[in-house]
Amino acid sequence: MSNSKQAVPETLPLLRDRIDSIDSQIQLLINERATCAQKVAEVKLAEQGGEVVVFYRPEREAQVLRRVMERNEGPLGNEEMAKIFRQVMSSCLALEKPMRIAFLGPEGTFTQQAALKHFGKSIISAPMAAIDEVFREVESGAANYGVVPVENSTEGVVNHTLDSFRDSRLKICGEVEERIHHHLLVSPNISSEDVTHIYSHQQSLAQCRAWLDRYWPHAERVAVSSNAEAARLAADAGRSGRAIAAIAGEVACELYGLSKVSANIEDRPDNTTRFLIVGNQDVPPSGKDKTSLLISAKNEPGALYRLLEAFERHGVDMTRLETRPSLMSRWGYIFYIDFVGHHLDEKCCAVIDELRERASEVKVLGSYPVAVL
Ligand SMILES: O=C(O)C(=O)C[C@]1(C(=O)O)C=C[C@@H](O)C=C1
Repeated sequence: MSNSKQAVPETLPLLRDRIDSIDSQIQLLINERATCAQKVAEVKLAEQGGEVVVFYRPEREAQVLRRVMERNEGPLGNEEMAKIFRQVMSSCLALEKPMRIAFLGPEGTFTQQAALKHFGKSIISAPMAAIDEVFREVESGAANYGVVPVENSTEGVVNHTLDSFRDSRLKICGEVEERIHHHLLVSPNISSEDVTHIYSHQQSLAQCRAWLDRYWPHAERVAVSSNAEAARLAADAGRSGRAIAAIAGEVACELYGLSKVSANIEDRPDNTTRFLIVGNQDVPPSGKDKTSLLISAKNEPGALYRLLEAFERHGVDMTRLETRPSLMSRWGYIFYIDFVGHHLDEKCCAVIDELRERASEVKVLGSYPVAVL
């Protein structure tokens, strides 16, 4: 019996031919998209009307990425697919205008990792030595945006970042969350069995304490200024044949050409840091936003209660409340409040108006899209 319609066997050469053909179509489409982005830049320039042209649009990027995830049917996962589009948009934005991004350095820190996650890889990196330098770099216009850590799920709030908002006119334009994974790294020419010293930032050594006690009880732990510095020292040591390991993240591993001895060695696998993107623009609503406020409260009984009551009455969901000394008066306080919604949303507007009547100062630090990736 003859079969009139024979299935074409899925051989390796045939499958690769099909991949080649799909790749050339994807490439054409990506360039078509890039040409569109170039035209968008021309329109933005033509419409500037004497204002500084804003090429980076966080609300639009969040909408694009959310849509990618919503329509994704697999087999690639939603996050994986969004990461690909994240990079495509990063390349398109760089074509419109290369973005210089200041972040808490040195090269290879988790803050740099967060910057790359948020903006993609097509950025000009500007590592800064301290959080206030990141703010200054953006305020002076030397960098377009800045990235700073604001809170960690195990270590709590980053006071330096909150305090920097007191005297800054910068706005929060975005947030990014990063699961902090630590790896044990050595230079590729070093055998892990020879390791005698393990370098890292004090906090990272603490976050991996139980793992180190269990697997490396005899190695000496050495605290250095940052994880990235630990990775640099391990790479340096490797060149002269000394067996020093570092605990650091993925970016530092790649940057210093180290090999992973063990991955994800943190004691708490949910260890997460939240970072903020600071810039000079007010971000329009994206449909799923958060707002951060700085409030100086009058020093009188029930002051905090009256502030919080407004959120409850208008049904606005507060997600964070931090208190810092105001420095203006002894025992005066500044409250940092995050809530769900955009400051232009009706009920958020109503809350902010009431807060203004009840507090001595209310500063909207920014409304920005809820982190997508
Ligand atoms: O829509 C825009 O305003 C664009 O510039 C295009 C685009 C994109 O590639 O999709 C690029 C950069 C912006 O940050 C947002 C989106």
